[in-house]
Amino acid sequence: MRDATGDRLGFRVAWGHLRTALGLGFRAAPTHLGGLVLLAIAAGSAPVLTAWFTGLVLDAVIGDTPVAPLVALSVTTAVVGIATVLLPRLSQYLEAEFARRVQVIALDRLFLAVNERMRGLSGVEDPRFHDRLRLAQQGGSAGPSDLVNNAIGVARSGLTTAGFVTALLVINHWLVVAVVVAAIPALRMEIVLSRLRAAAMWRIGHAGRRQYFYANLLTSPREAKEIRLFGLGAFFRDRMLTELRAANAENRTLDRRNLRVQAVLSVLGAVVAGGGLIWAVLAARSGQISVGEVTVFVAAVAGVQGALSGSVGHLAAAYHALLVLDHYHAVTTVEPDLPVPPAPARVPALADSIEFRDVWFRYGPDGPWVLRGLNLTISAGRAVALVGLNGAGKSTVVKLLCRLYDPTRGEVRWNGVDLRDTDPVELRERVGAVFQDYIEYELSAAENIGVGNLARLRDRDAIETAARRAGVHDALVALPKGYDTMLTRMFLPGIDTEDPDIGMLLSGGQGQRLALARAMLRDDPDLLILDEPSSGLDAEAEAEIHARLRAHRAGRTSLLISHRLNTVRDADEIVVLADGVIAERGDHESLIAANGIYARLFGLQARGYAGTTSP
Ligand SMILES: Nc1ncnc2c1ncn2[C@@H]1O[C@H](COP(=O)(O)OP(=O)(O)OP(=O)(O)O)[C@@H](O)[C@H]1O
Repeated sequence: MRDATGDRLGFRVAWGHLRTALGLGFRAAPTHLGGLVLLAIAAGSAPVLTAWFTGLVLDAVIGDTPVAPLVALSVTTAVVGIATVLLPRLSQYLEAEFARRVQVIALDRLFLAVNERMRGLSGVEDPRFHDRLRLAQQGGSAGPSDLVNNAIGVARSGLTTAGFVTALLVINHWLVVAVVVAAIPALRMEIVLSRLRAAAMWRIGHAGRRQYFYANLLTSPREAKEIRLFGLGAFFRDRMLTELRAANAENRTLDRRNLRVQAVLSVLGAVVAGGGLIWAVLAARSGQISVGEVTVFVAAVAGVQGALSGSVGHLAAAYHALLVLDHYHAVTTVEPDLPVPPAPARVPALADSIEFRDVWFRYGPDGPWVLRGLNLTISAGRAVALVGLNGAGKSTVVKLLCRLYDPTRGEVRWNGVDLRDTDPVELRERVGAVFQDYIEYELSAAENIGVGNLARLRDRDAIETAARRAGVHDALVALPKGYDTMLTRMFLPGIDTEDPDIGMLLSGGQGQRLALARAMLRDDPDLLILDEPSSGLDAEAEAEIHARLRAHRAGRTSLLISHRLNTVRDADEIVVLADGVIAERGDHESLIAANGIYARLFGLQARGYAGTTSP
C-alpha cells in the first residue's frame, strides 16, 4: 500500500489508522455506530429477500396457489420491499449524524495536537506543514466516518453478494464464477484509482492553498487599499486562475482515466449479464428452470454485480479515507518543534538576569546566519534597548527570548536556567510583549484587550484601566458601541447584523495603543518586551506613550526595540546589533561619545528632525 504522498503505506500503519478511526467513532457516537452496523445487516439482506419473495410470488401465481397464502406472501414481499427502500434513508441520516459527531472530536484532537506540538514558529512557517494540515483537516473531518461508513458498506454489500451468490448457485454456478471473476479487475482498478486520487490531492493541495490565498487577497479589506492603488486586481486574479487551472488539469486527467476504466468495466459487466440472460431465457424455455427462477436469476445477476461493484466502490473509498487519514495521523503525531523535557525545569521569577551565551541562529539549515555568537546579558530590573539596521536580527532576539525558536547553537539562560529545559508556556506567562506586527483581532474592543490575560477577559474595570494606561480609553468610549464595538468589518455576531455601527476599524496608531493595553493587562510580567511599540504613532502620541511606558517599565526588566533613537536614549543600556553580534553597548552618552554606529544613526535622525542632512 502507498500513502497519500505516493510513498508506501504498510499494512500495520493502515491497521493503525483503522483503529484510530474506530476509536474516534466509538468515543463520538457509539449508539449511532451500533445502529449503522444493525442497519447494514438489515439493508444487506433486504434486496436478496425481496428478489426471493418476488420469485415465490410469481411461482405461486403460476402454480394456482390458494388466495390466502398468496396474499400473505404478497404482503410479506411488499413489507420487505418497503424496508428495502426505507433502510438506506435511515442509514443516510445515521451516517450524516455519525460524521458530524466524529468531526467534532477529530478536529478537537487535531487542533489540540497542533497547539501542543507547535509551540514555536518553525512548524507553522513550513509550507509543507500547511499542505498537510489542510489534508489533515479533511482527513479528520470526514476520514473516520468515511472509513467506518465504507467498512460498513463493504460488509453490507458483502452480505447482499453472499445472499445473491447463494441464490445464483442454486440456478447456475458457472455464472457465479463469471460474475465474481469480472469483479476482480474492477477491484484492482478502483484501488489504483484511489491511490492516484490521493496522490493528486497531495499535489493539488499546494495549488489549492495558493488559489485560496490569491482569492483572499482580492477581497481582504487589509490588502484592498494597496491592491486598488497599484491596480493589482487583474494580476492576482490571473494568478488565482492559473492555480485553479493547474488543479483542474490534474483532476481532469484523473477523471478521464476514471472514465476509461469505468467504461471498460461497465461493458464487461453488461456482457456477463447479457450472456446470463440469454442462458436463463433458453433454460426457462426448455423447462430447466421456472419463470419465477428467471426473475430471481435476473435480479441475482444484477444484484451480485451491483453489490460487488458497491463493495469495490466502498473498499476503494475506505482505502482513500485511509490514505487521507495518514495526514491526520502525521499532524497529530508530529514531532514537537520545541522539545520539552518530560520534567521541565521551573521558570523562576527573574531575579538575576537573562543571558544569551554564544548564540548562533539561522532560520533553516541552508539559510544565512542571523546571529553569529551573540553574547548579551539583560540584568533584572534594567531597561535595555536593542537597536540596529533593518534585518540586523533584533526581532529574532525577541523570538529566541520568548522561546518561539531554540538557538541553533549556544543557549539562552533565564536566571541560569537554559530555556531549552523549560516549558515555553510557563516561560511566556512571565513575559509581556507588544510586537511590531501586532494583531487586531476580529473581536470586540474589550475582548481585544482582554485576550492579553484570559483570566480578565470579562473584567471590564481591569480592561479600562489598561486602556487608560495605553491612552486608548477615550477612543474606545467614542466608538458607536463603546468597548463592545466589534473591531472588524468582516465578521459580525449573529444578532444585530443590520446595525451598520456594530463593526468599526481603528486607526493604525489606535490599534497600536490597543495592543499596548493588551500587554498591560498582564499581571506584572517579569520581562516586558516592546518591539517597535510606537512605530504607528504621531510624534506627540509617541512622546506620550513612551512617557507612559517609562512609568510602566520603571523597576521592571524590559527590552525595547526601536528605530526612533530618541525613544531609547533613557534606557539603562543600549545595545547595537550588527552582523549578528553586538557592535556597541553602553548608555546614550557613552555611545555618543564613542562616535560609532549609534552616534552616526542618532546624528542622522537628529539632523533629519532639524531639517538638514549635512553637518
Ligand atoms: N521567519 C523567517 N524565516 C527566514 N528568515 C527570516 C525569518 N524572519 C526573519 N528572517 C531573516 O532574519 C534576518 C533578521 O530579521 P529580523 O526580523 O530579526 O531583523 P530586525 O533587526 O528585527 O529587522 P527590522 O529592523 O527590519 O525589524 C533578516 O535577514 C530576515 O530576512
